[in-house]
Amino acid sequence: MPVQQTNGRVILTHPKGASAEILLYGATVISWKSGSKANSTPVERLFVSSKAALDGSKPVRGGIPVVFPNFGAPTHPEHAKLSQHGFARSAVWNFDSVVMDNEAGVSVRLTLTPTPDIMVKYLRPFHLAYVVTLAEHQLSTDLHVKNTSQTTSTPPDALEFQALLHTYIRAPANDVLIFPLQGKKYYDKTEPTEQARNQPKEETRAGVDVKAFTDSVYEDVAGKYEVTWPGGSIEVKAKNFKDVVVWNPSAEAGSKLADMEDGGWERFVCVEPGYVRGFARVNPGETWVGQQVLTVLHEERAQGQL
Ligand SMILES: O=P(O)(O)OC[C@H]1O[C@H](O)[C@H](O)[C@@H](O)[C@@H]1O
Repeated sequence: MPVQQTNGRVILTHPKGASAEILLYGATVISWKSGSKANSTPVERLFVSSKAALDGSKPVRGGIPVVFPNFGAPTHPEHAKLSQHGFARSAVWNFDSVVMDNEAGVSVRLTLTPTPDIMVKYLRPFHLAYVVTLAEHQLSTDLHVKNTSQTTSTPPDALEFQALLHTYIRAPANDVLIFPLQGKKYYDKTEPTEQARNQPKEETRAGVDVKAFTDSVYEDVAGKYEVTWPGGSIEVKAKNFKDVVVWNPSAEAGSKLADMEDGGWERFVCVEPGYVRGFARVNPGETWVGQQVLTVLHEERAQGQL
């Protein structure tokens, strides 16, 4: 069975051996196993902390949490009652349909509309759809944000939001380099003061490493990144996600996260395509789509090395 639904999870299996697992809670992809061109044995490509809660009690520390409608602490008045990174990662989504089921890909669609819990904190009408597609060496995740407002006003009753896919790529953090961010403007969230955090910096490194505590928001970037380390490489392609966040808490911040396993920060880098500087706007009846495509590029580390 290429698509199975059990215990609040959806499991996708590709005929060539790849698989993916999605929690309905947060529509969080918690596993993506894929081989590479050189080695067909499926290997886990995402990091999930062994201390992560997978029971719906809190957002998952790992995988691909969906961030919507605010990134970080809310800054938009309509988001004022929401917590860090919004409600999409902690709401239970609906399994909508199997979109595709063939050699090219196995694909499912999950949806989220306002629930009573969400409506206590957020009054905007919306319809989210999340399409997860598994191909032989690739995982695509598309977030569709529809403004379902019926209001016909001038100016239009636009839905303003931020969205981001918080992808935890399993990789040896001390050896990782991310390209091509050189020359790009970024905001450094590790700076101690608000003023310094809002002061743009320019990336000078040809390949960005995460050896030290890193929390950088790159603005208006290329949309195609390569995360490489000796023996492995994953391409992250993004559409309509104009920004990208690179995050690794290192021991400095990682040891303070209750759901982070010991030394977990050495086993991943978060490369997070998003629309997080300013707000995306979508008019009533219209839909905005943000897409991430992860592709295994090169032969991987030996299994069990991480
Ligand atoms: O702990 P969480 O709410 O999951 O957030 C984890 C991290 O997400 C993003 O990468 C932010 O840029 C970080 O500032 C934040 O620490």
